[in-house]
Amino acid sequence: MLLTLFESHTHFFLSMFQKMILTKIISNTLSLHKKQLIEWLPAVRYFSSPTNPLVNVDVNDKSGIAVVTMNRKPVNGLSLELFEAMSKALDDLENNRIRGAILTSSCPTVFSAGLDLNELYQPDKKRFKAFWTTFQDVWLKLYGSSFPTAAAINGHAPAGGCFLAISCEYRVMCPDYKIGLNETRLGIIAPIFLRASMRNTVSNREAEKALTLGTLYSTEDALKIGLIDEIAIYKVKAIERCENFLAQFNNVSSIARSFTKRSLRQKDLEELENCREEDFNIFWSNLIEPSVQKQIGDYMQSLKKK
Ligand SMILES: CCCC/C=C/CC(=O)SCCNC(=O)CCNC(=O)[C@H](O)C(C)(C)COP(=O)(O)OP(=O)(O)OC[C@H]1O[C@@H](n2cnc3c(N)ncnc32)[C@H](O)[C@@H]1OP(=O)(O)O
Repeated sequence: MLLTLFESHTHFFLSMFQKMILTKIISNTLSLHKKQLIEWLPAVRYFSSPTNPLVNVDVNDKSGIAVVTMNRKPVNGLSLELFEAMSKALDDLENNRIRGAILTSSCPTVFSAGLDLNELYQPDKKRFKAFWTTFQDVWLKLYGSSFPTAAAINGHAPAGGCFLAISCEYRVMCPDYKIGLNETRLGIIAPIFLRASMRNTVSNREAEKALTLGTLYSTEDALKIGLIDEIAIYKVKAIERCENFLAQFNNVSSIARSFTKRSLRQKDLEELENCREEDFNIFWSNLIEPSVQKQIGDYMQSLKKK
């Protein structure tokens, strides 16, 4: 009866906390070892995501791994709408107990060009608040996901693009592209959640240098400092390498893995949770400085003139 209950209410049993309590109750009732109980849990429920033109989610029924593809041409500029689509996709993945997710891009030479500069230039406060809040949501969901994550970086990944990649647990990048956090070059101060992701990826020393200088690294240099984990010759191979990374978790208890990840990232997540409004206010007041607006405007012009 308990098993029937589990199977018919898979969705309900998703939250780790609920699962922990149930594990305890059922293992006590049936005198089962925790490992046996995990094997009793229902098969992963895979789903086809409702179509959103901005984010495509493709779950492999066999491996249970989702490939999440950003699809906002020409450069996956991170707009409010793209963040909303990502936020929804991350909720769907979390609710469907996938085995892992790989973030990638449909643009042939760009993973993501970072925040859409149109959101930053001469911003409307109401829209920008929604934009920033959704951005925070995406980070909290991606960085704190219960499933393992990897990024197949199939093109340039400056600023917000790099940031999405370092919020995942593993990165495979194709050669001859640039990646890094060039915010200071635009006069933008790195928000706390960006600093947390960076410090979680490279050494404190490298994080400080990279963030203050706003360096964009070649694929090869990114590998040297540990900003990425592997180089793969093209996108299909990068996805394959990410799948290999995620497949390693098949032999690890998903509960033990996700709790361990959560406990390692908890401090960073709480840091933002506790100051979301303040984080917005700091970013907003820096953004609307006339000198910063001028720098962003000039930068947009320079990109158009290319
Ligand atoms: C908490 C974390 C983050 C906090 C703050 C983050 C700040 C940011 O993310 S600000 C954005 C910073 N991004 C960049 O500095 C990258 C700018 N773009 C590029 O360097 C290049 O576009 C590229 C290397 C990504 C790609 O080069 P490629 O030659 O293939 O394409 P382009 O001809 O340069 O661009 C095509 C088209 O797209 C427009 N565009 C490029 N980047 C952006 C962007 N970030 N936002 C909006 N639009 C962008 C570019 O102007 C071109 O437009 P046109 O076709 O109209 O000329």
